[in-house]
Amino acid sequence: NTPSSPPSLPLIGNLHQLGHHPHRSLCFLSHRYGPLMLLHFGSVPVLVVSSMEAAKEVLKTHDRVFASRPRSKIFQKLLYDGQDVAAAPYGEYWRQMKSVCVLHLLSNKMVRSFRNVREEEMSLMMEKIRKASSLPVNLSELLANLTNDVICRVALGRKYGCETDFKELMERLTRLLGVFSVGTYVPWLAWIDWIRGLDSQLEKLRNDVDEFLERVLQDHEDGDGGDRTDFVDVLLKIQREKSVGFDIDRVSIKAIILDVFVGGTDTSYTLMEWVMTELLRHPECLRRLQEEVRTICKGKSSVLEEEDIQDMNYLKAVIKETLRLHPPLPLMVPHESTHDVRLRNYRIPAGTQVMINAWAIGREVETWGPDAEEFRPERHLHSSVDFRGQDFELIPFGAGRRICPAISFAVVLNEVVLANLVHQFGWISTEDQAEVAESTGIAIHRMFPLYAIASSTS
Ligand code: HEM
Repeated sequence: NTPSSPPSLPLIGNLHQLGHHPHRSLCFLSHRYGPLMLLHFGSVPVLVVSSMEAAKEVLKTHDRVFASRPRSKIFQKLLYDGQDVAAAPYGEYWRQMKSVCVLHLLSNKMVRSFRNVREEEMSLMMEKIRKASSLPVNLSELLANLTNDVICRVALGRKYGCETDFKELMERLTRLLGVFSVGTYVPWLAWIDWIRGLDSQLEKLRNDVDEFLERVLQDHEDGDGGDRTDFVDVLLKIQREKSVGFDIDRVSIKAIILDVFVGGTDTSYTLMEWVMTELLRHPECLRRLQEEVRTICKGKSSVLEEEDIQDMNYLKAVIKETLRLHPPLPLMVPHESTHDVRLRNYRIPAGTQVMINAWAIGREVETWGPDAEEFRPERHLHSSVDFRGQDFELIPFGAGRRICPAISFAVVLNEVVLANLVHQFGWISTEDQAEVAESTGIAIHRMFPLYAIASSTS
């Protein structure tokens, strides 16, 4: 007994039904075939999960069975053969690396310790906006650069954003991680990847990334150590002092650092970009947020600090509502079952790939009501539903063992930047925001950058 499946074609299975925006196509198909659908991407069985109840069964009831990751040629090539955290198969190695992330890199104490980095970078961005006077600013670009600079300083100890080879490296990485590899799904057509140059591009990028990270590690090893505590320092110290009860080698260090860039940059800036898009589309929400921020800060004209934000309930509701409608990774990161399992009445064999459609779950009318498609932050003001993995109707960061380890890191950056953007400036949209096209790829941001005019409020 298997979940229902849309009709498929020989060889390619259901691949032709994914379109440019698989989260939308799969949501559409789930209305007809149900919240647990079985598709085939080439020869690979893929279970697609599209409701809160079904997600709870996968990520809570059977979390351990579904906690692995499928092997993907692109991820293996670019992420050190799965020696990172995000692409590592479920097992002891993954558990050790994730504990390093959770306890040593992304703990609340570490997140707090980078407060000056966030505030300095944010002030620089605010200055650029102020200098633009009343000319439209490319907010997408500013927010992407800000996120990149913060992550560079936190992970590597200094900014690399203005160096063209680093920028180009990151662009190639993001682009190739989103490319479809025929060989992963239809092994006997793997030669197509070779013919179209994908294999050689992956090989070249893998070497370039490794060379860059080697240089960064070497710089840290040659340095005086000082009182720097960026992620590379922390990882090298753990390696030197063998302080975590297992060995962590050089490749693992480079792989974890790469995860921070791959997992952290696009996702965080995408969220800020969607928040600003929704606020410009809904001036009444922008006004209400500005009122909240100004009331709580009582005429403070300087940069708002993180403790100013604690009681900003409407700001938190705006961020939640944006994560509900625009989860930056709408299909999260694929999972894979390691054992045969019974899910509802279906038998799901070991080795089934699982895609959880967080985008569809955030728009379920049964959970969110008839206005599920509308941006209405108020719905969160008197609700305890949160995005930290306990409430399966809102899972932009995933849930269970594979949950994102950087929720606090991402949220605090988003909160302080957004509070300051609306505190220091009034905003006017320069274009019609009614229909905003989405990009393609793994992280879904706007297809075209967001431009807006800022007017100083001081
Ligand atoms: C708004 C920002 C972010 C969003 C929406 C987000 C979302 C996610 C999601 C959906 C997953 C997959 C969960 C699953 O498979 O069940 C994930 C995993 C992960 N994220 Fe994030 N993320 C964000 C920011 C970050 C940042 C800033 C970092 C690093 C500093 C990061 C590092 C990771 C890592 C290492 C994993 C893999 C965890 C594992 O496989 O065990 N993320 N994230």
